Amino acid sequence: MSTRIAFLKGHGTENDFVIVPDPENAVDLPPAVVAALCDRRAGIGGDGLLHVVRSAAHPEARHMAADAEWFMDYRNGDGSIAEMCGNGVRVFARYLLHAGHATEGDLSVATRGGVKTVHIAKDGDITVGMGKARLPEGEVTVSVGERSWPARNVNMGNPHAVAFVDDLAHAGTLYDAPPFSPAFAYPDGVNVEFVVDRGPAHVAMRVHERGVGETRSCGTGACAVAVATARRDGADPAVTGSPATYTVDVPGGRLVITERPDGEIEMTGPAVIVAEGELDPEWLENAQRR
Ligand SMILES: N[C@@H](CCC[C@H](N)C(=O)O)C(=O)O
Repeated sequence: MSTRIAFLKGHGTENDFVIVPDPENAVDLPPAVVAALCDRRAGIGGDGLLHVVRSAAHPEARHMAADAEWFMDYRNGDGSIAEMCGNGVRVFARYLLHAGHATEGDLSVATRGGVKTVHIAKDGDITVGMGKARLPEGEVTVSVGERSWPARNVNMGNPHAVAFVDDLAHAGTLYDAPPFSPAFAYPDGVNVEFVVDRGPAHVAMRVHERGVGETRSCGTGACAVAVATARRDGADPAVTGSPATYTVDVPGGRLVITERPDGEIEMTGPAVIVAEGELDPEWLENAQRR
């Protein structure tokens, strides 16, 4: 008899995920199966997949098991692996609460980007300690059609290129990844954010995500945008000695990001479980044969 595999669907500011609870790491999820699950027409549909595994049961997370019981094995919608997903970790925490694996308050989650502390508020938003940004040196130019902009490199565990533009429409359709130069700047690919000002300490962005395409939100991207905007505004907390808080509007909602003088970044936003069910075993077998 085929094993029944449970799934859930969730989102954080409309960055949506297929969630596969698999505490003992028994479900084989090669890239083709992840891509089939994330397919919006022939699968469940999602920008990415959150494989929920006990840290002790996953070779990439065993070393974090003493600090975090659960590992977020995050995959992009095309099946590729990424170091970190900021909206994903909030949805992951919401799932742990929903499944009775966590209670409101503080919770540690293991990710490929290290252990993250998540604060789950009663019926409210979820705050994640995202760690510190790295700002690799180097000039990068991002283009769309005839327009091009200098972009700031910000690494939030995963790579981002942040470009300030006059109008978000200038980013075009974003069906394809925006080209950048020099071509060797991001050997592992990059997430690209386009940013406009909305008011004091308030910006809006669009994003083209590595391994996905344009999404309605990107949590690590919003943090990268807040960090780049603080440097542009002369509000680098390490220099001013005061925290910098930015409201970042994304097409799917709003995230609030605070960077402290010690460089630690916190992101607050919503996380929602939409549905749950079971995968059809025949469908899964076909996806595994692809
Ligand atoms: N949507 C995510 C980022 C997911 C990973 C990204 N596509 C990458 O490949 O780095 C977020 O909310 O941070």
